[in-house]
Amino acid sequence: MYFAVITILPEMFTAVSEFGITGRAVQNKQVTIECINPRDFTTDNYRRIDERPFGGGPGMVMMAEPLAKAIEYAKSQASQHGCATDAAHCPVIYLSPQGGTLNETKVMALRQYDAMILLCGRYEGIDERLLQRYVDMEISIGDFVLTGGELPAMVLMDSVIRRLPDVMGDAKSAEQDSFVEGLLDCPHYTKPHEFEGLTVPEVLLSGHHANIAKWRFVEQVKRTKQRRPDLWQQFTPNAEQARLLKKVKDEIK
Ligand SMILES: COc1ccccc1CNc1ccc(C(N)=O)cn1
Repeated sequence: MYFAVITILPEMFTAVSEFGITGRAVQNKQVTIECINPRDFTTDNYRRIDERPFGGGPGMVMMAEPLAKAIEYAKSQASQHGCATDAAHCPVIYLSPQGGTLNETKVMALRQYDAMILLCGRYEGIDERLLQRYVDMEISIGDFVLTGGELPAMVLMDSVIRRLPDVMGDAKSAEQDSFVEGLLDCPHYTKPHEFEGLTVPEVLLSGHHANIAKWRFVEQVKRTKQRRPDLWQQFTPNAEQARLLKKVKDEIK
């Protein structure tokens, strides 16, 4: 997958492109991340990308023209990578508090694209006319305001990359088991057996895989009910899960 990131702080993106599972995906060429700085598309000597807002008020607004040129360049780069650059194949996504909130469903949907262009705002935001003309989708990572769209862009990239085929190996296959979607995760334990007087639930040491899967599912259900009743409300068990829920219904009260 090809990610073009429009940002005035490209150095930030080494956090995704050079470390961890996302860094390895870039190294393995499963993912390409190209940062494009709108300052490179300015024409004045000061390389201006922001100006005072019309109508007055605090702060600065990012100007439309340098961003428009940067987006056009990103589209030409995406097509160089063999990606179709219409909105259906390569959406321009603006990270902003005004967007629809990112969740696992949206992450799974984003995997369908060959490429995406992520637009990172700073200051008070971006000239509305740029958004009107160029932005296909506005996404928020939550109801809070940050100093820029770069961290949300990295959160989005991380969540999509980890879900690409062949990126997560065995961990992904573990995630594939049928109990995960829509429930919080179960507790995890590893060595040593005892930590500050605390031990490990016996079932996890039993080697009895069916009982271990059942225990994990019950823990996921209990946690989801306790911590996120809203998620529990939406949870629609599949046949296997419904069968198991019936069997354990007194355990999960
Ligand atoms: C004042 O900042 C802005 C104002 C308008 C747009 C973008 C920004 C950049 N900041 C962002 C971006 C995204 C999120 C999010 N919740 O996804 C939070 N903050």
